[in-house]
Amino acid sequence: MKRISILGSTGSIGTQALDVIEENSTEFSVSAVSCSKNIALLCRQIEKFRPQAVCVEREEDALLISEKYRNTEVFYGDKGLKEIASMEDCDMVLNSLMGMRGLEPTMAAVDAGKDIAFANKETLVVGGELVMAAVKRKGIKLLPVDSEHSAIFQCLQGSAASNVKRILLTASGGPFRGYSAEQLEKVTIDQALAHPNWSMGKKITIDSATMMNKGLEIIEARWLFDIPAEKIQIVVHPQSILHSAVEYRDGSIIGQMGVPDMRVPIAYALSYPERLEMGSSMESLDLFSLKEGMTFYPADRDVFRTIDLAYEACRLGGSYPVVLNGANEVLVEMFLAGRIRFIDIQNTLMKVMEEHKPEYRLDMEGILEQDMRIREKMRNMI
Ligand SMILES: NC(=O)C1=CN([C@@H]2O[C@H](COP(=O)(O)OP(=O)(O)OC[C@H]3O[C@@H](n4cnc5c(N)ncnc54)[C@H](OP(=O)(O)O)[C@@H]3O)[C@@H](O)[C@H]2O)C=CC1
Ligand SMILES: CC(=O)[C@@H](O)[C@H](O)COP(=O)(O)O
Ligand SMILES: [Mn+2]
Repeated sequence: MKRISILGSTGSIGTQALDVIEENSTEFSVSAVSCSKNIALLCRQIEKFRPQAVCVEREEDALLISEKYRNTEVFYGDKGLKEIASMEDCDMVLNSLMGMRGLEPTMAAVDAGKDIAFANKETLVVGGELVMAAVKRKGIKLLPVDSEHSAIFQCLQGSAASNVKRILLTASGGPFRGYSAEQLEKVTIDQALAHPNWSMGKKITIDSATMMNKGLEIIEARWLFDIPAEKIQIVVHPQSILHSAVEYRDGSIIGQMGVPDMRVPIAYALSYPERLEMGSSMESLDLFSLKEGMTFYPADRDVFRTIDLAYEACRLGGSYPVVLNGANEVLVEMFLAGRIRFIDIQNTLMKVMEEHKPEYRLDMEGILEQDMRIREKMRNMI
């Protein structure tokens, strides 16, 4: 039985992972669950899955949980996340945290020799070089959960990297596909949160609307598959049925398709190289029901400027991706709090990238320092 420790078990990915685990309870057990502030849901998860350890963000919540569940080890804060990422009674860590806060626990898991099912793209954006070097050194598996990266990983099975011509990274285009820059000036929070195909946490949903999600995914793919960003092409595919594809040097394109349901890539990462029986709860893709067919377009990079920013950050390296990500995390938070307009996200990101004085060869401390500085700058700027 594989023992899984889940960082961010109360979120969109975390809860869907627990659904997969519950359906396959002979294959998996839960070593640890964790959340930020959704204590009510965390308590229900503790009662159902009986983990050995839990982690919450605040000390006061940790005290409450310790009193309620006396046989459970309770941790809190960033240190606590590292504890449950490296605990002995665990074979695999699912990192479904939101944001670059996942970087340190990822490194803790790698250092402890744990395989990782990996959803937390911001971590690879800021620390891809560091994480992938450690993954290689320790010989652990870092298995992508992000739907496009799971698709690419599946398409690459059995092929040498030297055979790859390019990666076709699909994007739904988000709720504002086809909008002009003027139209983006007037969109509301509710409109931005209405993703056409996926139900996800708020931060990634806004990233999909600005297309920064695709930008982050370019950098994520660059590190996961050790491929230069120039060989990654964004393909807008509004139906989200083809989850991405790999073009080989002989002209073959191999893609991965399925209904847009995150339980599929989650299950693959948890069970790799096997496949789980998903049973009747998993809808089959009925190709005859695709009324609008499957369509493909280039991304509108004049309107969605985040895409070029991500290519540029990836090309320049050093602190650029850290700053792009940190600024974006703060800006999305501010947009969701009603403090800035939607268009201000990309406008501010362009300014931040232009003004940035880069540093190179960052270690963990350097990354955290750059992240802290940009967050401070953003808060002063707005
Ligand atoms: N949702 C999706 O379908 C997809 C998500 N991803 C990526 O997966 C990651 C998770 O996304 P998603 O599940 O949507 O996000 P959610 O916001 O739904 O969940 C985030 C999880 O992290 C916890 N968390 C947030 N902040 C902290 C903190 N400071 N300390 C400890 N725990 C914290 C949350 O706890 P609490 O509930 O208490 O706030 C929650 O459990 C992101 O990197 C996203 O880009 C990738 C592809 C698809
Ligand atoms: C489900 C998933 O992997 C998301 O990252 C999804 O891709 C978001 O949709 P967009 O393609 O609109 O960014
Ligand atoms: Mn994705």
